[in-house]
Amino acid sequence: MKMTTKNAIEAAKITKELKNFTLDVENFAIPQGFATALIGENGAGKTTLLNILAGIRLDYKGEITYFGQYSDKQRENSGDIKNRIGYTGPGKYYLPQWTVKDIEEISKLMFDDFSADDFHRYCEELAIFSHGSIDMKKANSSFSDGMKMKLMLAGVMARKTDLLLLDEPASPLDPLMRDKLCQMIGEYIHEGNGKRSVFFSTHNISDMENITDYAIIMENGQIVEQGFVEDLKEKYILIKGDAADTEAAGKVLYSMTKNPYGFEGICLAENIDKLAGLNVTKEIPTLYQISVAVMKNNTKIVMR
Ligand SMILES: Nc1ncnc2c1ncn2[C@@H]1O[C@H](COP(=O)(O)OP(=O)(O)OP(=O)(O)O)[C@@H](O)[C@H]1O
Repeated sequence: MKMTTKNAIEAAKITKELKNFTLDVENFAIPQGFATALIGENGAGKTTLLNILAGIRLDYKGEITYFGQYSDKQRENSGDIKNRIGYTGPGKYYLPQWTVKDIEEISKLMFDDFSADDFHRYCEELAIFSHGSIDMKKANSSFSDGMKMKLMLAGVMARKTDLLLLDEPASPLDPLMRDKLCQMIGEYIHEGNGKRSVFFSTHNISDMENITDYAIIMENGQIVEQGFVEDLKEKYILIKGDAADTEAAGKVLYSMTKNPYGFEGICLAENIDKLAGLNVTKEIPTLYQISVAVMKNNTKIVMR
């Protein structure tokens, strides 16, 4: 286990009742100085939780502490704390009619440390303008979904923050830009010298794995697994075996997928001895494989 004594966010007993859905999160923490991925199936509650943490949704019960000392109420009442937190999400954060120039001017007014130079640099880096020059009069509504996300990322990266809350940043991006996003998150954390943290939700687990330090997996409004990825990779072991051992292994494995040649599955490390005598190979799983196994074990959907 990595040693960390500080958390960017600590949350306790967060609940929110919605029509046909209840968010019910006991305790969790987002470690400071790391990139944390929020993973879970459609409707698990990732956006609801991120909106609560970002202060977009205020109608919930529970306690949230930011940077080890500030409550959510203090966050709402203090421009200084809000300035330290950046958010991007799928909602209409920038109004459609806002031009790039409007976004720059409004960001300058809203956030003390917004740098127009950095905004331009990130616009260039994220290839928002294909021919090298920035069209400041271009309206947000004329951008593609990927471009809108890149514009939001440029806006948030141009501020001096300590915590980024990013709801599905990779989803609308092409593979090249997902790679760029990972690089930007990695640099953001590295340049923060242990003080900056990123919390992002994603369905693109494989694309984001190389920058994910800590993972939180949600199902049906609850957190069902969390930990540093390196610890999860010791807790869960990838097992492959022949068809002849499928039935015996199936009684031990945490999750299993059959294929024409045999099976592949995840075994909890504490149960590995129970596979003794079977002809199986053991490998370190990817975060994607761990996440799918945990989601399969906790989903309410009937898997066939
Ligand atoms: N304003 C709302 N009113 C009623 N129900 C809502 C509202 N917003 C979200 N929900 C419900 O809450 C549940 C969780 O939604 P949420 O958007 O948090 O999930 P998610 O994990 O982000 O899903 P996805 O991966 O599909 O984006 C869903 O069942 C959704 O229908």
